[in-house]
Amino acid sequence: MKNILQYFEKTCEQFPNHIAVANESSSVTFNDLKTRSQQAGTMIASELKQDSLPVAIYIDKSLALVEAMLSVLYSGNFYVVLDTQMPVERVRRIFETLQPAAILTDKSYIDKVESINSFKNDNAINSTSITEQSCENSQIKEDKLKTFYKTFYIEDSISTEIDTKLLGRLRSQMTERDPAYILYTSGSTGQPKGTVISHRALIAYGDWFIHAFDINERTVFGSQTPLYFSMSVSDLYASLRTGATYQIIPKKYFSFPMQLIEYLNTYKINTIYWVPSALNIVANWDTFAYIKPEYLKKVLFAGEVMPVKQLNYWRKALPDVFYANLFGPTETTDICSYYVVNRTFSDDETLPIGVACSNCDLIIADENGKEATSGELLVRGPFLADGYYHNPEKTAEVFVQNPLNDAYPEIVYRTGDLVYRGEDGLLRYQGRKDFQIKHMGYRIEPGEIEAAIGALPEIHACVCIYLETTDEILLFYQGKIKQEALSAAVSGKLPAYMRPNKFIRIRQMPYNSNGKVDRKLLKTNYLEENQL
Ligand SMILES: Nc1ncnc2c1ncn2[C@@H]1O[C@H](COP(=O)(O)OP(=O)(O)OP(=O)(O)O)[C@@H](O)[C@H]1O
Repeated sequence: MKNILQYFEKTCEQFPNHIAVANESSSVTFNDLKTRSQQAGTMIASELKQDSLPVAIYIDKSLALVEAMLSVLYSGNFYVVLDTQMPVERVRRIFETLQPAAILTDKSYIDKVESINSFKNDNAINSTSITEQSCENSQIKEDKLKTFYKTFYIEDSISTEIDTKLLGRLRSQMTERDPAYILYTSGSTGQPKGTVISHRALIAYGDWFIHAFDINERTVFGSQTPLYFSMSVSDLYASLRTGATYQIIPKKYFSFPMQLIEYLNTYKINTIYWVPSALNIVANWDTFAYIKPEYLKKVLFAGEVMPVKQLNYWRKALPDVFYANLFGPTETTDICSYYVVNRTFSDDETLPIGVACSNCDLIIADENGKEATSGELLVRGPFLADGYYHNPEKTAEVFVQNPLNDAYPEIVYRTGDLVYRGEDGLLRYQGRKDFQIKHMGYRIEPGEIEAAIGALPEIHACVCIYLETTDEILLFYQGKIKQEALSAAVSGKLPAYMRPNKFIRIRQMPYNSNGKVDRKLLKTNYLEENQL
């Protein structure tokens, strides 16, 4: 099969009445999801003159968002899900390179879409920008918007008749190399970059994920990650391909762990794939002393380091559950290596990131591009992205010829992540190349400092940040220990050159929109507060 819709339709044939996607208030069966997506797909395709173009989706995580994503694929185009909370300025920067053929949204975002649209015509229309006009009537607003980025409202498709002939023709033109979607990552430099994922990559990746974790029609996912984050691809598409249910967990529950576990029980959730920060909240509140998830069988996590202390809490409370640490960047669709936790680790050990996913080759290269047991991780295989959209320079920097093979052309992705292969053959993550610290003449990985300090019983979470300007190591931490006591405790655990220069106690770690600890924000806030 050459496109992801074929897999989805096969599921619809097998499990037409199974719940495909659900949230607290509603649910949709596979059959209805297909019908609705085809209706919206017809609406889009009959108005766009050309296909295989990017369509930006501006809808909150919901049943309608899944329907919108599929509808763009049905229309022969590829989608870009945007964070609706993203500042308009950032959307502007994304649209500069994306040049979407249309925006697909819902009517609650008419005003926001209007302000996004206003900048498109900043130069073209000088005096009559639509934001300056008073549009009392939303119908007038909608009509005016059509003169800017073409704007579709998902609700409008409800009465659309499916044009089977049109959709069939678009499907027959699709190839597996066509993009399915573009995913914008934050970009460590702050400049968003749009990772292009083809149908082929999405299919190859899903083949591995579904098989590795035995996902089937009895699986009920409790989904945490936003749909503009690469991790969401795993549980969403695994559901759409197998007949599993994709149960959306409202974001608010991740601040109330007891209610979160209650939610898992109410919807009989048996599989979760979350960022470690979300699992840590449950552990740090000692939630399992009060309530336990009754149906949970699989706990998968990725996106950042999972501290072993918190993992041990989960394993002790729920010893029969299957745990796996998944590792990878957006550029490999989601994951390129994984480790099934099959033994006990002590609190100050680091969890391996394991072995390569099937179909995928992992190479470790040293600074001279020679194969090594420790160095930068390079990835090769069919899950690789097709580079960054309209950004050939950035693409050429990291999608490079395999340095270990100059015999024939072969692209590898340079992850920028540092790893080493232990004697047990398993990979271990050492941190990002760009986070590495050079301090007092030593090369230090902040992750090592975090692992040592995070293992102390009083620490709930900690993040180590380096300030180049003052050559200082800062340790932000959340926990029941005063700075002086922590500083004394650390002296016995770390050599002098690795000891943080400052300990900064905070009430709550900040999280980014994906739910990971927000390191960038910690650093910028500190610099601002201290006027550095
Ligand atoms: N299991 C894991 N353990 C440790 N780190 C992980 C794990 N999984 C992912 N990571 C880290 O997350 C990175 C991938 O993150 P992602 O592709 O979501 O982009 P980001 O880092 O959030 O944003 P950006 O690349 O734009 O700065 C990996 O390169 C790695 O550094």
